[in-house]
Amino acid sequence: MKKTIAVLPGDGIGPEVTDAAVQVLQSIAMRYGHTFHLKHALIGGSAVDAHNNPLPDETIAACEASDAILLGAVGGSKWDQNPGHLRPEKGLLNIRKHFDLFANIRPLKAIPALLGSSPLKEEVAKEVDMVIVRELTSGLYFGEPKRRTEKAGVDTLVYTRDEIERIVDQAFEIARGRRGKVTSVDKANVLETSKLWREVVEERKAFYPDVEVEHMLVDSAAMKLITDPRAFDVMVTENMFGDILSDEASVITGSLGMLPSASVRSDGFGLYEPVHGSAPDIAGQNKANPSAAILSAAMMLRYSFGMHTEAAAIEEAVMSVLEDGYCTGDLSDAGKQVVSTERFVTKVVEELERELVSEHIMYSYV
Ligand SMILES: NC(=O)C1=CN([C@@H]2O[C@H](COP(=O)(O)OP(=O)(O)OC[C@H]3O[C@@H](n4cnc5c(N)ncnc54)[C@H](O)[C@@H]3O)[C@@H](O)[C@H]2O)C=CC1
Ligand SMILES: CC(C)CC(=O)C(=O)O
Ligand SMILES: [Mg+2]
Repeated sequence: MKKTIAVLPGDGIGPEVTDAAVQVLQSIAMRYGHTFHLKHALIGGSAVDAHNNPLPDETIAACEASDAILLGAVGGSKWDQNPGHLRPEKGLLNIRKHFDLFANIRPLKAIPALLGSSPLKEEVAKEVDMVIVRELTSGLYFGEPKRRTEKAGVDTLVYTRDEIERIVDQAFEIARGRRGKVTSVDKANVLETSKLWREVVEERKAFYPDVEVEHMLVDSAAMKLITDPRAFDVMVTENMFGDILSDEASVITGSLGMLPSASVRSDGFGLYEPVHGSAPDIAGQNKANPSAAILSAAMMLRYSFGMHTEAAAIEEAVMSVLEDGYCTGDLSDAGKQVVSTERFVTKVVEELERELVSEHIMYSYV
């Protein structure tokens, strides 16, 4: 297959982890006879520096001419004092909106080699297998008015019925292919948007009689995530709640550096990005965990290109390297050998080149 991929490294550790994912994609291309044409473009702070725009037209054009987008992360203190429209994060919000990538899918599955790094008891951590489905193009991050005076800051939370319906339907569809349970997370005891959200979930569940539905308030969902996340199969929630809960959930797998994500729209076009940010505290030090970015590339192969075997090969390779006792510094308490980002990705590529793909897929997301 021939595919064009827009690669947007961004800021901080973004370029390091994106480069790792690209190395893995190149190895997959060689091994399976694919051609991946990579178009690198700027986003975030690096784009502000070069073009005074966190999402330049050239970047949009490169993405529009591609079959999928692979993104690192944006942001850093260098741009913290910039006005809103020149903040790196604005580039990320704008690209999600521009391409109508309303569904952010964040799978979370126990990683056998990292059970010791989870804050949960091993017998709980080992059974975790859930997907967070986060609405991505509306809610508090986009609502207008949004403004700041010296004495006040204003953000606006708006959700329309249509916006809720399409993300809830996406969650129901995903649940159908899994254990058939949707937990809808809201704050319906306080927020009007959440009351509407809950109403829409109740309406849509009639179309999915095979799926069990429960409602949970976001504060107790946050508690449940770290006491017994085995209770969740598919969690669907609005933009900000999903943002916060998925970072919290990531530590169950051992580290924020392990969690991949897909930001997709209905026709399969998607942007694939690690859940973590630009990690300025470790940027440029060859310390970042590239797993989330590599596993995001695997999600891209599976969801946007239908390359299931190739995606599973990547996931297996990452798991094997961890099983062999190698990890990056964020996982050092697992009693493993801490290696650099570059060394870790070299190990993953070696694994891909060494192993024949097992017919029996031992580890696979969703
Ligand atoms: N998708 C994106 O581009 C996102 C961007 N951000 C931006 O990133 C910047 C930093 O934000 P933070 O709140 O510090 O969140 P962060 O996710 O960048 O980092 C939080 C902590 O996790 C660690 N960490 C994150 N990813 C890691 C990895 N792959 N390997 C090892 N350790 C990792 C960091 O070193 C840090 O201690 C801010 O400008 C923020 O706006 C934050 C979240 C998402
Ligand atoms: C710009 C932020 C909304 C990015 C973020 O934290 C995320 O998408 O997880
Ligand atoms: Mg986040």
